[in-house]
Amino acid sequence: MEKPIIELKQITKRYDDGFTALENINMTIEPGKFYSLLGPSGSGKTTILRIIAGFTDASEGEVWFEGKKINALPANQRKVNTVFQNYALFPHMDVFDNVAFGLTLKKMPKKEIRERVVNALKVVQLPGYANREISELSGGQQQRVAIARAIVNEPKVLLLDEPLSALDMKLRKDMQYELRELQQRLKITFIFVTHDQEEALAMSDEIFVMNDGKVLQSGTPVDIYDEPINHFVANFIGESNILPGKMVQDFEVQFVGKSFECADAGMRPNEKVEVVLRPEDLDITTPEQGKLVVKVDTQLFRGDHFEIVAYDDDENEWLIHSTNPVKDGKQIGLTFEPEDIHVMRFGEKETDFDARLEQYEEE
Ligand SMILES: Nc1ncnc2c1ncn2[C@@H]1O[C@H](COP(=O)(O)OP(=O)(O)OP(=O)(O)O)[C@@H](O)[C@H]1O
Repeated sequence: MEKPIIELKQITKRYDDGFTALENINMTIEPGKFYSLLGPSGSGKTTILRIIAGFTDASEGEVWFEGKKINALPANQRKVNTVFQNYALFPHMDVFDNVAFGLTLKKMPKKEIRERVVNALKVVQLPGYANREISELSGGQQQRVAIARAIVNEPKVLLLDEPLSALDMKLRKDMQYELRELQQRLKITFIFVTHDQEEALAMSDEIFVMNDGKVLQSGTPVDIYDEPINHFVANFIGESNILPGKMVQDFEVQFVGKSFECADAGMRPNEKVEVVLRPEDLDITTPEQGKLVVKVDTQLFRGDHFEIVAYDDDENEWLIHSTNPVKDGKQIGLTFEPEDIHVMRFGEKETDFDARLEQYEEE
């Protein structure tokens, strides 16, 4: 592991009205990586950015930057810059003055300011826009000006608070590529706040999934998608079939009244669990060949696949993705591989989960 650039150690934030917005947050941020804070509205994502930027103090805990504790360091002396959701551009200034603003405040020589601004506008692919008024720019262009204004200061860390939320779907997708590409080119650490799971999965090296002021799980997009730690993460990070079950013994789990081979081990015999099966991991076959039999209720065409809703005999709802349509009302069989079954403990904490994985890997 690289030396961390930022560490949050046991951060708790209580606002003046007594509301606890963050509880015991630990985060390790390595240089040059793209991190996302993913969670529903109110989960505390913005509060974390504000604490890192120095706009808000933590009630408890420590903020470290490059091996030094910086709780007391004022915002303007931290080597981080923030891009806000509404861009916070100055409408009465042109693009050049907006991007130059921070450098002008620092009283940098004019020539150097000009060089840096021109370069930053090149980086965000807006060369030649220096003299445009902000009101003459599209949403995506304004977004890029906001990013240029942040990177012109050459920060080591860029904090981005839902910077794409005001854009329409097409532009948003384009900007996702651009931002990711920009981050890889500049090798700045990005901490990106979003409540959009697809966006977080597509862009990040690592994701922190948050709810109610806590980090529920952290890891690479693939880790989190494939091994969600609990019901909330499984649901939030993509569409899932989540069923109650029982771990019969190592590598054998029971749900919907049947036993299945699975890839999980290390739990108590007969321990109650929840089982996740992703819609795209379910294959359709004949009822005779299926591990399960369900009856198709409805389906929607989603462009590159059909989303099928079906029910088993116990009235459990099943979501299935298929490249081929099936007839409504038809009985179909479902198959899946042992490793497609993701077993979660009830109320599991990340540390327990890590311990279980380690134990499993040692075996
Ligand atoms: N100044 C404040 N005083 C009291 N409570 C606050 C204050 N600022 C934020 N909160 C509360 O703290 C919680 C976390 O807010 P925060 O803005 O960090 O969430 P978020 O995950 O970024 O949400 P969103 O996606 O809606 O921006 C919310 O319940 C919010 O109402």
